[in-house]
Amino acid sequence: MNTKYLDLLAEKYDSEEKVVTEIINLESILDLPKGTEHFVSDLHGEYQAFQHVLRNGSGKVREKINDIFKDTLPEEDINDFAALVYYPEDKLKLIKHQFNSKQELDEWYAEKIHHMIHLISYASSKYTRSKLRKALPEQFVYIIEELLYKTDEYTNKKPYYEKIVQKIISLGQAEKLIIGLSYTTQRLVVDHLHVVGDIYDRGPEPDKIMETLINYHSIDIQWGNHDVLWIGAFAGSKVCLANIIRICARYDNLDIIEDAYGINLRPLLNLAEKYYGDNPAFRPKKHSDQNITDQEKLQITKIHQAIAMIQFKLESPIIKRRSFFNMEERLVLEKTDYDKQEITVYGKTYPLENTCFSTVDPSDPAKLLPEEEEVIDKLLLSVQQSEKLKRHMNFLMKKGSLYLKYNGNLLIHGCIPVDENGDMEQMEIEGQAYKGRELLDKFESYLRYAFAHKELTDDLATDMVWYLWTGEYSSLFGKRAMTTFERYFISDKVSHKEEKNPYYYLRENEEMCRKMLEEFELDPSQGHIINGHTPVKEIDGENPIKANGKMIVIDGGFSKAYQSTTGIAGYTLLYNSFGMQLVAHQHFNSKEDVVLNGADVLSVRRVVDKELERKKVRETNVGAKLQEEIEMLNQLMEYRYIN
Ligand SMILES: O=P(O)(O)OC[C@H]1O[C@](O)(COP(=O)(O)O)[C@@H](O)[C@@H]1O
Ligand SMILES: [Mn+2]
Repeated sequence: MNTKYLDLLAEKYDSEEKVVTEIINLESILDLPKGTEHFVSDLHGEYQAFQHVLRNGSGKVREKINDIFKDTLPEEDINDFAALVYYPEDKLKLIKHQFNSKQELDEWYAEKIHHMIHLISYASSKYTRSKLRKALPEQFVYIIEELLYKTDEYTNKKPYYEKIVQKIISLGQAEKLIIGLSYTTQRLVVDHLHVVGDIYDRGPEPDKIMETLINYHSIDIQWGNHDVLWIGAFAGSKVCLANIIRICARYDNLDIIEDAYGINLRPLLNLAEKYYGDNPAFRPKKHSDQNITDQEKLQITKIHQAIAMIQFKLESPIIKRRSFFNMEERLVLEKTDYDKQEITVYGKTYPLENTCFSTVDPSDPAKLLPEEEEVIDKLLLSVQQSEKLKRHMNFLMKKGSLYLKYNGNLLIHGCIPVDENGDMEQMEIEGQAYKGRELLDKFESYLRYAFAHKELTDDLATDMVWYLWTGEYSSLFGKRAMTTFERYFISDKVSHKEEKNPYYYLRENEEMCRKMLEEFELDPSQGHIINGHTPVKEIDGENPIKANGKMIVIDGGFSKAYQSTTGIAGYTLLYNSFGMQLVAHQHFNSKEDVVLNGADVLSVRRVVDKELERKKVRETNVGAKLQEEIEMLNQLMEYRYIN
């Protein structure tokens, strides 16, 4: 027994009574129903839509409101009340001016406070008082507890209750309290959030999503290929950096780089202005909600070409120095015939169009011009100096991992690379072969090393981060090759195809999923694999619940750019003590629409798994930790206080 540890523990629990109280407290938590886990993925910078899903707990807030008020309130009032709980500040601002007198407004405040207390009391029924206290707005803890507990006990406490509420209103605190209670409700409805990858790219506000996640009460992240690309850029990989800027240009999101993260794009713009003109293949993708002038469009088109060419050039030396990446086929600049303007890839020759090779020397095509080199070096410096990016990347590292085992399930953004027979694919790294879980662990250790050594830009670890973005056996990418070059310069769509790892069809098979769960030492009869990454095309009849419920794919397309292929606006998953439910979200219009019209996005639920018995905290990851704590406290009891 570690007596040193027990001595330390005894400082905190310095009496027999304290130890006993804590043991009883922890024991009682173990018997409570497990908290609700909320799974989201592929947020792709869509802050507004993500906010909505988070604020309504994928429909859970609405469900609780309905449970309580459906028989007493008309639907319109329920809509209004739900909107207030989701967006309290905005709703309050809007509603305040709709009353004829102060008295009317005060009555409205009193009613809403009453409803919210009722809602919180209901939503917190499966938590201990101490946990609820932590979720309450700090400045109102005492008052809310008074309202929650004392008034419940005796009916004749009604006047007391009303007096407190009146006092709050007359002291001008009603709005603050309503706002606080709304956020408490949101927090109570979801105990823990899992983000199964791809926070970054395509959408406009990944930085705001990161801020939200940083402030979230309980969270973990499984990195997506796009997140790893950003981590790579910050960790010193110039090719990752070129990629993130290229994608931002492509989606007209350079504001993220310049304004959100304060990275100076001027040197890149100067280079772009010098070498590039208009080019239809590089014009930014259209956004319905953004209007840009022709001049801005032209500027982005030029930047887009400049950074894409830098990217292609930077890929070449990595492919050459890491032959085990097995990416020779991606030496596209070398494979191009500059006279004929054609390329031969995977044994087929294609004509090239919309080319922009003015900085390419055909005798040494991957050589960066000194100006290009200077630009990418300056960009890297600027990226690594961005305080905000540093904070966001540190958070991704702290809360993130390549995969996660949580409450018996395996969470992973992309795949576990396998061959057509379902055997784990092997990859040889530095003379040693890795596969399955070991391969993923190896990848993660390289990524962490690269992040810890940002000054190294060409070492193996940094190159491996790029491999995670685009390599055949990357668990995040999971396709034979990324055909970015072909997508820009070849019109024949056959060349654009990115062949997927067999995992993506084998995962339909229950036996296969069981085997993979076993590979990760999880119980195949209990566990599920939860994936993001590949948009589920509900429109074509694809089912996100696969392999007899063992496999759940929750990439439904938060990303607006992908909604036309999926036919919905994203999936999320809820896992509470009663089981697992998949939620399919309809297109999210805007926060304004919800606040103004109470137009909540309808979500459709599908049961994935039903627990035979309500699952308790005792059976969860958290429960295991609590049991360890109880064990230590029992030891302390024996060591210090018994005899
Ligand atoms: O839709 P775009 O911008 O052309 O991006 C396509 C690229 O994105 C990828 O699908 C990777 O992104 P996802 O992880 O979101 O799928 C690549 O495989 C592909 O080359
Ligand atoms: Mn992805």
